[in-house]
Amino acid sequence: MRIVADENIPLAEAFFADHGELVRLPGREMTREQVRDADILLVRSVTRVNAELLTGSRVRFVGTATIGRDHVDQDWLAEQGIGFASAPGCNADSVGDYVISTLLLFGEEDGVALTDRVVGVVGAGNVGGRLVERLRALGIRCLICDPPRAAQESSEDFVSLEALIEQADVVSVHTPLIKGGDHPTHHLLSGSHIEALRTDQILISAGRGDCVDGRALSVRLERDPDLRVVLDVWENEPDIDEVLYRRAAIATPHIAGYSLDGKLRGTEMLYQAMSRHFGLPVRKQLGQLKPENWLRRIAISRRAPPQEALLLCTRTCYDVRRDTLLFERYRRQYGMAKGFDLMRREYPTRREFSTLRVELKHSAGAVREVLESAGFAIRAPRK
Ligand SMILES: NC(=O)C1=CN([C@@H]2O[C@H](COP(=O)(O)OP(=O)(O)OC[C@H]3O[C@@H](n4cnc5c(N)ncnc54)[C@H](O)[C@@H]3O)[C@@H](O)[C@H]2O)C=CC1
Ligand SMILES: O=C(O)C(=O)[C@H](O)COP(=O)(O)O
Repeated sequence: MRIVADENIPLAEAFFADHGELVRLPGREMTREQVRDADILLVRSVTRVNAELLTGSRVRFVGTATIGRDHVDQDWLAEQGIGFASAPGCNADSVGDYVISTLLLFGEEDGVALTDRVVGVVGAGNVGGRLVERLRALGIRCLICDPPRAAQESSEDFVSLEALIEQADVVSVHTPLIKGGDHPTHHLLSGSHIEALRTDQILISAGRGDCVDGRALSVRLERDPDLRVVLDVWENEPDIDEVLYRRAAIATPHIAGYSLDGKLRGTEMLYQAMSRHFGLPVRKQLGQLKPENWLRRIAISRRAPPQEALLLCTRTCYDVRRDTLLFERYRRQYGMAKGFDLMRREYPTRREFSTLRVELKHSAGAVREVLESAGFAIRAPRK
């Protein structure tokens, strides 16, 4: 078989090369000619997979190593009898790490404890739902806006988007891009929602850029530069609006989910789905192939105040400021569109919180509770 894979899918050779010739290509420029002779196509979010790309090709299976599927015309694939798989949840916790790092950063800047801010999560699926679990475990009050879930679960846990904006201190958007149906998300955060934000609120957007009206946001920020927005996803990536970029408090090039762990999980999920599709045995497992952790463990004293311990472990694993500074360096050196994609391609190795083993000399206590809630792995003596 011939397998065409995006160059940013790690370990694709290790998982797939046994099944045929593997060709690596830059995803954003993949052409019809390049994929015509492929049997399997493995992409990321930057490749539009549709009739235009695949008509007349040999492709029988398409996999996207991402959670998002808005770049794939799934109806067309189904009509053509082409198998399809995505990687649900693969990097959900990495996005959570990004948000927690951001909350800690603003907490430190403002001298506000994490638990003193109410966090509103818009879209509570794998990413938002898991984030809410971690934040609640940390003692943070969370509000959830997720109308599709609210319709099914008849729980009082859900609020409207308007109520969430009114009551939350942080509005964190994690919806997929959905253009039709009962709950479309294109410009879900519309001009009027953006106007309703208070200056002391924080807006985080890490779902898809088109879920937030970028033009309205830029206009609001011009008038109200103290409003803090954290943008990981943008309209028109990679050639994003430079004015909005400058007005954002934190700007990153769609890397919230870019931990090595999240990416590798995505590759493994595609390998499993491809094996199922072609009736092949699943011989490989990520555990056998995963690269070593550079930073394996950290020891925390029992006297460390829990919030200090949390800050220390979070910074050790991931600091969102690094990515905002790095993005600015890439932008200056290469220009916006090229810098955006180059930083993603050369992204430094980042590991999920769960890979850092925190050694405690005591089995219980507030430090343990806080670190476990945030998602770190704890090693402590048995009680
Ligand atoms: N910035 C990044 O690096 C990453 C971004 N993503 C994006 O995050 C999105 C969400 O990921 P998951 O949570 O894993 O997806 P999911 O499919 O598990 O959950 C999506 C949730 O959004 C809800 N939803 C749908 N329409 C809504 C609406 N109109 N208002 C509020 N909620 C609505 C759904 O009911 C569902 O609970 C992905 O589709 C992807 O676009 C995912 C991973 C990394
Ligand atoms: O999983 C998703 O959905 C994402 O947004 C990815 O983390 C983004 O990665 P790329 O596919 O854009 O490399």
